[in-house]
Amino acid sequence: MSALLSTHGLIAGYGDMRALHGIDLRVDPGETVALIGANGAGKSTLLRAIMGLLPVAPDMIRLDGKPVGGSAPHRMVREGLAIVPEGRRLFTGMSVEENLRVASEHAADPVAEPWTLERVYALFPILKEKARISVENLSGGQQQMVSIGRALLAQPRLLLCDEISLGLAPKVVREIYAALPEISANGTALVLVEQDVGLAQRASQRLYCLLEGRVTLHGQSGEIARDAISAAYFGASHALD
Ligand SMILES: Nc1ncnc2c1ncn2[C@@H]1O[C@H](COP(=O)(O)OP(=O)(O)OP(=O)(O)O)[C@@H](O)[C@H]1O
Repeated sequence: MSALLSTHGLIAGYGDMRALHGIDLRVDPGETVALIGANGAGKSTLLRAIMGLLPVAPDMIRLDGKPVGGSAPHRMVREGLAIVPEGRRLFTGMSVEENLRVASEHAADPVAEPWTLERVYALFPILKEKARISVENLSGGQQQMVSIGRALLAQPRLLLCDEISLGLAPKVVREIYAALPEISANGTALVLVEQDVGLAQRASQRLYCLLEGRVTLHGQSGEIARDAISAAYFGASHALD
């Protein structure tokens, strides 16, 4: 199968500070890939670089085999990418429904069945009840649902999710993760940045581990042993016995 998205020796950073030192990653159409690694490993930077939020060379990122590195974020959205950013970044002072509608204006061509407000409400029924409420009055979990719904209304072929479980109660995390198979069933590929390694393994088909801006492990999520993950996550010298 040819990759939907691939990165090739991807280098990115902030000013003089290089955060990624040559990342090779592949995401196939419709698959779920988890991205794990300690704080500061470069996971968010990788998502930002893919999304066009950091300058990178064209050949370092390919979409459908075509070089797209460094394209403007709005162009990446048109090409079928969307991001659920760290910290959710909702528009405060606007209602749930207004936040959701924002994305529709710049949407890509739908992969399969288009996402509509009604479909997002079916996925997260609480959002329908809160449709007219200003987003700052929602719980963290509900805000995360709005952020995911907003990204879905951009009709992504590839949805990049940055720590969607962060700071949420286990019950809410389960509720949000339970929605992911339905998103995949629509043909959307997912990249999940996730701190909870067990959750990352269960929710994905393949997994990449980053350490200090490099890939230290990748493979089929169900086949990677825990000690291999520990070694890749912390560095071999810190591996668990
Ligand atoms: N806006 C920024 N300006 C300068 N340096 C940054 C910026 N954002 C991240 N960094 C640095 O880039 C490196 C990678 O950070 P990044 O946020 O990508 O890691 P991460 O794996 O997503 O970690 P976390 O789980 O803490 O979000 C770190 O050294 C971090 O300090």
